[in-house]
Amino acid sequence: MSNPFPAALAPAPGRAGGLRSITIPRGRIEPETGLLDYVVRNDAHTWIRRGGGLVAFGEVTRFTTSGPDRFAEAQRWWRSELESAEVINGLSVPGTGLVAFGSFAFSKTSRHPSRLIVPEIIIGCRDGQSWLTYITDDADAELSAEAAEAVLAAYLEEVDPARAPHPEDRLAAGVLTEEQYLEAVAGGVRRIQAGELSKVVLARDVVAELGSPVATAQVLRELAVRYEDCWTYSVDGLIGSTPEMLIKVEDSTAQARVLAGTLDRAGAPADDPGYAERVLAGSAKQLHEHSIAIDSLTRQLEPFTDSMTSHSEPFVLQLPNVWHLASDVRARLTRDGGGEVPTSLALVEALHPTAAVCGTPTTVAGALIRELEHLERGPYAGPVGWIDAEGNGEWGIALRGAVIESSTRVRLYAGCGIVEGSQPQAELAETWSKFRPMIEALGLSH
Ligand SMILES: C=C(O[C@H]1C=CC=C(C(=O)O)[C@@H]1O)C(=O)O
Repeated sequence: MSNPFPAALAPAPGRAGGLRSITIPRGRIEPETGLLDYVVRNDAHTWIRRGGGLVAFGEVTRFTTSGPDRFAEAQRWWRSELESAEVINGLSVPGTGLVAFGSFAFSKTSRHPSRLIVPEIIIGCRDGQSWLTYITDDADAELSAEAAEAVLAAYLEEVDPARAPHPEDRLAAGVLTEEQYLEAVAGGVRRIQAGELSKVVLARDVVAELGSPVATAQVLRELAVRYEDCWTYSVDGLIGSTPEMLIKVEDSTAQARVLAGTLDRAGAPADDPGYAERVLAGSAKQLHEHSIAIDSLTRQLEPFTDSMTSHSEPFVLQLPNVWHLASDVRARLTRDGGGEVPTSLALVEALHPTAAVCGTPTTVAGALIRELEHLERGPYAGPVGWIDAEGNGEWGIALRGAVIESSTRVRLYAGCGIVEGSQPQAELAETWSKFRPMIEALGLSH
């Protein structure tokens, strides 16, 4: 694919030289451990699934922004960085060459900074084949395999220790108490019954107060091993393992995984193989909740595509903590007059927020979330992922995750889709099932 960012823009302010990068192939990585051997520093940026993906260290430059134009502004910045970049990359694989990791606030009214970060070194792996990308803005730096390996070796010299549970570790209430969350859900159901909207997603937080500093790398390794069907992310203090792919772009193909409809696996009968299928896929309430989410995604994606396929019925996705109703969507992206397809970030802008994390209609649901939730979602339920110079990228929805607020304070988030038939107690219980991956990876219990 040629450069999808053709417009010439001025170099990014405050930077003397442009970005320079070299990508070198590095042979096979063991599928069992994959990239996890590199997740040894708490400051790693990660995007990992089934041993493949990207692990990165350091930071060459970043862009921060907020507000309704945060996606467009981030795209403009990325484009301007690419305009002045020098890139040595013999591999035509998505995720090679220049890459920025990103995390965006859920809300256009949030003051939480959305960000794109260009790391200094990236180890990438796809189908067992790995590569190394070294990025610098030093005009005099040597771009060679030796230089890249030396930079990586320097990062790997300093690894962060694992952590044992501490007697003072505890889970504290977040902004809303459980009782207040029950009231919020009941309020949401009433508004749906009154005909104002058909679905709203209401979230809450809990806070992990730790007796010793959080071991982020250890948490990420545990999430990645346990939740191998999810995408384990870490971007600037936002960590988690999401089962939901907002949009993945590879050349002219886009893919999404839409989830809505949840069944807790804790307490499910072990000797009943048809249980999830019957209780989840057989529930009119869950199917209704799911159909709203899949409709919103396909409606927003459709204008960018020549063709689109998805399952006619959702399938049951089994994760260690829950079952979900899931639909995979695959689309061929439409080329514009110049032969370019939209970048992954352009699609993120068009798709976010989906009904899986906001509701339907979007504006009514967004206003009701602000009214009932009393929570600054920050990056929770916002897009998290990466983009490369071709516009390829993977952007998950930042679910089943947490924000590291300090070395001993981690805020966890979870939400539930509320529809007409929702029961507040059941939704509260569902939030606990969604907190569980992070609670366990942090070494806590509930
Ligand atoms: C909002 C969350 O999950 C969404 C994604 C999958 C299933 C959902 C549900 O069944 O309610 C939610 O829509 C969350 O994990 O915080």
